[in-house]
Amino acid sequence: MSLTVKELVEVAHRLGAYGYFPATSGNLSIREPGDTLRMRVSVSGIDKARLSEADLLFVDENLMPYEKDARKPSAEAIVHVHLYQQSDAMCILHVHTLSNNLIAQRYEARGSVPLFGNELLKALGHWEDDARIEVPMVENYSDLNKLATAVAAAYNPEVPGVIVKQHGIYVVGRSVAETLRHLEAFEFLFALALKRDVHS
Ligand SMILES: CSC[C@@H](O)[C@@H](O)C(=O)COP(=O)(O)O
Ligand SMILES: [Zn+2]
Repeated sequence: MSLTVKELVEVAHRLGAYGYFPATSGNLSIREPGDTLRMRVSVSGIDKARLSEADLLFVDENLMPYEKDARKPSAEAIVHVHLYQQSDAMCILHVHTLSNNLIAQRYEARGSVPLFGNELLKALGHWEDDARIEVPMVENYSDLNKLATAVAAAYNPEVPGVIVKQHGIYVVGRSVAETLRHLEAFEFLFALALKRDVHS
């Protein structure tokens, strides 16, 4: 098993232990190095908390398998393709959590989620004093081509994630470790903001 594939499988188990993959939701991928867009993406419909290397299918940018496998890649693999085309990401993690759903609801009218006032903004690449970012949000289109286009259009290179309302978050990074760090920081900051709002 290559190092990155092993890392991605370990990350899936770790996120599963946090309860970030309820009801078989979520998906994960890594991009193969090189100019041609090829990725390893999770099989559709399985419990990602129990992901194995064999559950990461080889697909190209047209979602055609380039290694024979009868199983279907993630229904949302098209979102991964568009995000890879729009960014320098090498890994994408998608999770449905209570915090990312609740924070999307809280800031529905604003259209983005403000994050500020915490050290963990540094884990998202923001080391400036008084760092403040807006996490973009898009509608949860059932047409997955439309969803993929909206997620890629909303992506801001300064903010490594896009929230889908009533659904979850897509998080990008240039390595598996960086993407995990981004995801954990987002989820911490969402939980903090929700508690802060309740008590303020
Ligand atoms: C099982 S409900 C969640 C799905 O509709 C989808 O949003 C999801 O995240 C998982 O889809 P999948 O095809 O398994 O990658
Ligand atoms: Zn999803």
